[in-house]
Formats: sequence, structure tokens, C-alpha cells
Amino acid sequence: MHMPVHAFRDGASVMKKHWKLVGLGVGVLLAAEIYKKYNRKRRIQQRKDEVKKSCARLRQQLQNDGINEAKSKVITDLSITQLQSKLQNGELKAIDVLRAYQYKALEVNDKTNCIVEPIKEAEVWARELDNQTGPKGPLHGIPISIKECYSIKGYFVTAGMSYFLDKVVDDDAVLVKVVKAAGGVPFVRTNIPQTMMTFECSNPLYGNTTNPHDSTRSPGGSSGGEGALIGGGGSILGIGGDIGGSIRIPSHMCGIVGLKPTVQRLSLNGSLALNSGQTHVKPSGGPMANSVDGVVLAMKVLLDDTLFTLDPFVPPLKFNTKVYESKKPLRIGYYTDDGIITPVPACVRAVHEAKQALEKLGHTMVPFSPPDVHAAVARYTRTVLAERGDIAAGLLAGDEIDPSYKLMYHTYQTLPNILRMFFGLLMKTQDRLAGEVVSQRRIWFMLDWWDLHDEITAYKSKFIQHWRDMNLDAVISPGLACPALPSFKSIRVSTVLSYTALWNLLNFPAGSVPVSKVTENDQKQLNDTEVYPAKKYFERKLKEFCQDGVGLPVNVQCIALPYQEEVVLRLMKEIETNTK
Ligand SMILES: CCCCCCCC/C=C\CCCCCCCCCCCCCC(=O)NCCO
Repeated sequence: MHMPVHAFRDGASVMKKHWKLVGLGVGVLLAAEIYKKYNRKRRIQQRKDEVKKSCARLRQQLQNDGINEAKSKVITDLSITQLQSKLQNGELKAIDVLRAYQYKALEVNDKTNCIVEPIKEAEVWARELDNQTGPKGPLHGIPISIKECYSIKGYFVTAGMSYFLDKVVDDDAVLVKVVKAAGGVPFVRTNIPQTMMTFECSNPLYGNTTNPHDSTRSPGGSSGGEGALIGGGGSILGIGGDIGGSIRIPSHMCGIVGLKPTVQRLSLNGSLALNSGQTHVKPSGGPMANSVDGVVLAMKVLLDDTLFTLDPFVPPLKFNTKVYESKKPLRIGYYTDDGIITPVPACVRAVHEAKQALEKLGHTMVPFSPPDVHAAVARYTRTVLAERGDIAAGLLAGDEIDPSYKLMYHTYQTLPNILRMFFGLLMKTQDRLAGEVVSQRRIWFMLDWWDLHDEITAYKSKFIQHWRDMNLDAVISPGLACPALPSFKSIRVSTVLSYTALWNLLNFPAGSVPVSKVTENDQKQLNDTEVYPAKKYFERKLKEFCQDGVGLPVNVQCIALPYQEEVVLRLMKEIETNTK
């Protein structure tokens, strides 16, 4: 078709105008993006400065009040039972206990960077308790540390992401309210890893937390700040959260006690969850402490009418003291290897020591093999990574990706599918599960999601049948396949998660209790190929990361059927009392 020349000229000028508009649009978008990034960086810096100032203020306050190492130690050396009784009978004041723990917490923080910030209102709360007349609550004056993801009115809840620095939260989480109603004094907020979906403890806002027993190692995560703080002696009781091991892994790596209850035995209302729409495997909130007594006290106090009223979806099951204190001999399964990754010798030895101790107490110990752990863990990762980290990635836009999260982020977010499949195939030659996890598909369709639910339900039934066939009351297992790992290395041995994540998939309560410390002989055995052949790639990596680990804590895990936290705690107490 013929077009007159002027038509071309007009067309060209219109195009030119359009290009100008497009250019302008792109420029505005780019400028907005640059501004957003700049603004986020500025906010992060501002946050870092606020935190530094708030620690400096507290330090000054403690100095003004004449608190020193010796004064603090007199109080922080008390067991939770002694502390509770001295606070109840008025021998100790809440403010003095708070000051002692603030001092110690800052000291541990200097070594490990475990605190996000002190809670400034703690002093007011402690003084109010000291002035209070009438009956005292069971946690009266006991300082409690709180994982960063739990809301505390007036504070930022971020999971290590600057996206959440826009506004502070306007109410306390349910567990924080229950703690306060019982007279507890929330006094510090503790660090977490970026997104909370790793078992490290590092993020660009608050930095990396290190292990109190070895500063080159991680405390584990995601409740790693709690692990490091309690493990270092800077808190006696804290609250964590767990969807794959986040209470139990730091407990194991820092040598403290932690309980992951059945989902919803305690409330998680008011705690940050990035993927709360993921319904198949849910997180649990639970206590972490320096003793089983601490965890038991927390469970007794939390499982109360205040909790049942604040969150009516929590089944009104009070702590069953009869079950906890029962002396009836139990039939307990034990295993040291789940077939996914062989634990290092120290972790195997800990299970044997716990088994012997329980046997001496009259329990019957029987070898147990959890059925089909491979399929279970593959389903677990398909579930928790169903959207392959899209939600976190959306919130992270503009933030630096933390080294602890990088490999997972890039595997699922930036690697083109074809390369990921190739990487997965390559991985499969080394480790079948890891290869499957790397190449697993995003769940797009509702029917796939429902099928996955049915598969998990079927697995639960099969597992419970196996448990019943063996007539078990409980099971003990390694706390994890390795003690504390060097910082930022956990993703390279992430199959170790099979020891903890299995119980999240099944929704069984599981607790972690210290049994021993890595010895020279454990290390010798680790390097003896007859004892630890390290045939799999991840086992070779474990062996590498576990060198020079003498003295690191080693826990075991205790597990029971859903809603039988009291059985778990009973075993933990018996192990704590009869090992080491
Ligand atoms: C479990 C087997 C994993 C094998 C992965 C092989 C490693 C290949 C490298 C990169 C791919 C990354 C795959 C990462 C898999 C781990 C996924 C689950 C992480 C869940 C951690 C949960 C921590 C937690 O409990 N958070 C509490 C939140 O409230």
C-alpha cells in the first residue's frame, strides 16, 4: 500500500514522542527503584544505629547502678528453681534480677552478637512487680528472652528484612502476653536468620550471631540468638519457634534445652510467619532454657487459662503433672542413623549414653527405624518450599541477600530451571535426596497441593501404625547429625535436617537435651574410615566441618506422640539427671 511521505514524517514524530514517553517512564521507574534501594540501606543503617545506642544506654545505666560481673554472677548462677523461690519469698527483687541478667546478656552479646536489642520497658515492668501487692505470678520477676519474630508492642518485627522496618507492631504476641501476665519480664529480643528459613543466624540488619562455645561456629537457627544467649548464660529462659528444627538445632548446637511442642499446643498468634498460608506443616512456638526445669516451668505457666482465652484455638490442655512425674517404666525406641546422613561419632555416642541411662532407670529400650525417612523429608521440603521462596523473595527485593540464605535463594530464585534441573541431576549422583530437593517443582496446582496433603496424612498413619506395632511410648534420636557447624556452612550439609524436620512433618512433640561434649576420642573416630566411612558427599562435608570440634555440646532428641509433651519432658529430665 502506498503511503505519502508526510505520513511517514508524522509517524516518525509520533514514534519519537512515544519513545520519549517510554524513556521517561523507564527513567522514573529506575529512579524509584534506586531511591527504594537507597532508602532501604538508609533505614538499615538507621536501625543499626538505634540498636547500638540502645545497648550503649543500657550499659551506661548498669554502670550507674554499680552492676558488675560479681554482682551479676551471684544471681545468674542460680538455678531457675532457686531464682523462682527467692523471687517468690521476696529475698530477691525483680529489678535486681533484671539488672544481673541485662549485664550478663550484654556480655554474651559482645562475644556472640545474639541480641537484636534490649527491651527498654523491662525496667518499668520489673519495678511494677516489686511494688505490687497481692499474690505473685509463677514467673514473678524472671527475665525472659524473646526471639525477634514475636511481636512486642512498639518494636520492629522483621525476620531480618528491611521491608518490615516501615512500622513498629502495635500489640504483643499471645505468648508474650501470657509471660507478662504470669509475672515474667521480657528483657531482650534475640537474633534470627534472614527469612528464618535456614538453620543459621545471620541477616543484614542485625549481623551474624556466633556460637558461645566457639566463635567461628554458628549457634544454629533459626532461634539462634536464643541458643547463643542462653548457652552463654545471658538468659535463663526464652521463647523460640520451630518449623524444621529452629528450636532444637540451636539447643543442640549451644548445649541448652529446647522443646518443640505439637503445633498449636502453644499459640503462635502475633509471631511473624512469612508463609502462613502453608497449611500442611505448621510452625510451633516453644520454650528454650538452660535446664529441663526451666522448660517445664514455662510449659506449666503457659498452658493456662490466660493462653486458652487469648487464643481459643489452643486446645485447653493444661500441663499434665501426673504424666511428667510418673515413674512407670516406658518402652522407648532409639535410633542413631535415619539412612539419610550418618551422624558423626559424638552424636551417635550421645544416643548410646542416653539409652544406657534410661535402661538403668528401668525403661525398655528397643531399636527403632523410622520408616521411609527419604520420602518423608522429600515431602517436607516440597511443602515448606512449595512456592520455592517466592514470598520471601518478594519481601527481600532491594535487600542484600545474606550469605546464610544465598545458596537457597539463588537455587530457587535466580537459577534458570534448566540449569537447576542439571544441578539437581548432578547432585543426585552424590546424594539422591539433595538432588531431588534441588530439582523439585514449584507447586502450581491446587490438586497437587491437596495430593501432597494426602501423601503426608498417609505417611503419618503409616508411621503411627509402625509406632503402635512396636508398642512404643517414646523415641530417642540424635539431636542432629553433627555438633555446631562453622558459620554459613549449614546449607552445604542440609540433609542433617532430616533428624529434626521429620518430627515437624509428623507433628510430634520433640525436645532436645544436652548429654555430652565432643571428646578427643570422638574426633579420632570421626577420622577413622572404619568407624565413619563418609561415603556420601554430605558426610564428607560433615567430616570436614566437624574437625577441631572438641568441647562442643551434643544433645539427644526425645519424641512422643502428639500432645504428649509431658512424656518428652519426663525423658529429657531423666536424661539430664542421669548423663554427663
Ligand atoms: C532437607 C534436605 C535438604 C537437601 C538440600 C541439598 C542442598 C542443596 C543446596 C541448595 C538448595 C537448598 C535447599 C534447602 C533445603 C532446606 C529447606 C528447609 C529449610 C527449613 C528450615 C526451617 C528452619 C525453621 O525451623 N524455622 C522456623 C520458622 O518459624
